[in-house]
Amino acid sequence: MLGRLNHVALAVPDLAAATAAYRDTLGARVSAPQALPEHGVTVVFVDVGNTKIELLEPLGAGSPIAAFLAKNPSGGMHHVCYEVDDILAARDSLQASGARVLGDGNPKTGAHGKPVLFLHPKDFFGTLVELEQA
Ligand SMILES: C[C@@H](C(=O)O)C(=O)SCCNC(=O)CCNC(=O)[C@H](O)C(C)(C)COP(=O)(O)OP(=O)(O)OC[C@H]1O[C@@H](n2cnc3c(N)ncnc32)[C@H](O)[C@@H]1OP(=O)(O)O
Ligand SMILES: [Co+2]
Repeated sequence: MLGRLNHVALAVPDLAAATAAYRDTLGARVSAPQALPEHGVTVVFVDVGNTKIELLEPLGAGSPIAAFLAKNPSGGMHHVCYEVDDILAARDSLQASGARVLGDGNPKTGAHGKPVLFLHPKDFFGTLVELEQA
């Protein structure tokens, strides 16, 4: 079921500062910021060649990363995103195994325009898992 690592996401309190640090201090190629109101975040992607780093800043009231940043005020690793060939088949098989799919169980369109789902961190050893249709 599990395919390639699509990205590792870091929640950050200040997206502009984090983007500048990756671009100017680390010398990485960074995307323009993209506001994703449906996900409650603004994202910047850092291209590191073999995968991507997704920088996440809260957007709007009730952002799903707000509580995480309250607990980790300087930021931290928020989730890993793996590709799957068939996201609905993956969801059904995971739910049958007892894993909790977050939200209403229906994929949303993610930052790359493809369907995504999230799995509860307590079911995967303390790491929030995102699945993205390949
Ligand atoms: C655009 C898209 C894309 O790439 O395409 C994205 O990535 S959007 C990225 C943003 N979207 C999402 O994250 C959507 C899915 N996430 C969610 O629904 C939420 O963030 C939850 C994962 C349910 C957590 O929500 P919230 O922090 O409000 O709940 P909570 O405080 O009750 O947390 C429940 C327990 O999980 C832990 N917990 C919370 N977030 C965690 C994380 N990211 N990694 C590891 N553990 C985490 C808390 O510390 C707590 O543990 P203790 O009980 O031990 O204290
Ligand atoms: Co993500």
